[in-house]
Amino acid sequence: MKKQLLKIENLHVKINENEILKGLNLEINEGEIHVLMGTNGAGKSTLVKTLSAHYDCIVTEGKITYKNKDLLEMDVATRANEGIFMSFQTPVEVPGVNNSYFLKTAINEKRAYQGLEELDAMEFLKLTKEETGKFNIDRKLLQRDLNDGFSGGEKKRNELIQLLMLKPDLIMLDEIDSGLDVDAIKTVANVINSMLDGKKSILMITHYDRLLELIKPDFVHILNDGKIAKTGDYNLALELDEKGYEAIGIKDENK
Ligand SMILES: Nc1ncnc2c1ncn2[C@@H]1O[C@H](COP(=O)(O)OP(=O)(O)OP(=O)(O)O)[C@@H](O)[C@H]1O
Repeated sequence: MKKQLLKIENLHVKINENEILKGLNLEINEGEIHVLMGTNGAGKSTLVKTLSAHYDCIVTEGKITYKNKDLLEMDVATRANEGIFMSFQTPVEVPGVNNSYFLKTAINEKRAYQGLEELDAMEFLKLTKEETGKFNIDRKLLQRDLNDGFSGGEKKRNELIQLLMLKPDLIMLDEIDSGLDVDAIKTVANVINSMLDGKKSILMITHYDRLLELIKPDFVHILNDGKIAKTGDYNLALELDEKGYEAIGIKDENK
């Protein structure tokens, strides 16, 4: 039997006094790939931001269980140390903070949490070479400041480096495929597929089926009116791509 990683029950979330999530339920088992689709503004990012403890998102009702613990009791650092990773739609630029230093610190914080020894500079370098080398990802980004002046695609590649190095258990990707060239989409798919070890789970937001063709999701969910309105498999994404939201019974709230 599959082991549960995340269970969201009756989740209500407000941003700036507006209720965005209105009783959402979702369960993710270890090793599963879940895709979240939905019209613009439906609340997809709000869900993953809530799971990452983003300060904008205020939980007013509901329960979230992660690794059999109450996720809402965990602060942002604990969530990261417990293996929750989020790749943002638009990663923030942090001038003055060296990318390599940032990543090494994040890895060592997680290692300390797990009772492991810190990686020194040489070990960190060796690990970076190994991990990025598998996918031909340019390491020069590590020498620059975090996302500072990175192109859209470079920001996404940097998220992949973080993913490979941090090896999280719950990988949340918010439109990691948007704005990427075809080769970069393949790299994203290869990295995602390489992370799948039967235990790590993925919750990814996308508007297109291009990446889904390469990663074969287990479930595709459509978020509408603050809840999961429909769940299917990869074929649901194909149907959506072909027919649009209204034809599959989902009201576009932007219209
Ligand atoms: N900081 C904020 N202040 C005010 N409203 C916000 C804020 N963040 C999000 N919202 C609103 O919450 C709603 C849900 O936004 P969210 O980003 O979760 O949608 P989404 O489904 O990810 O959309 P998209 O597909 O366009 O990325 C939108 O109406 C948005 O305007």
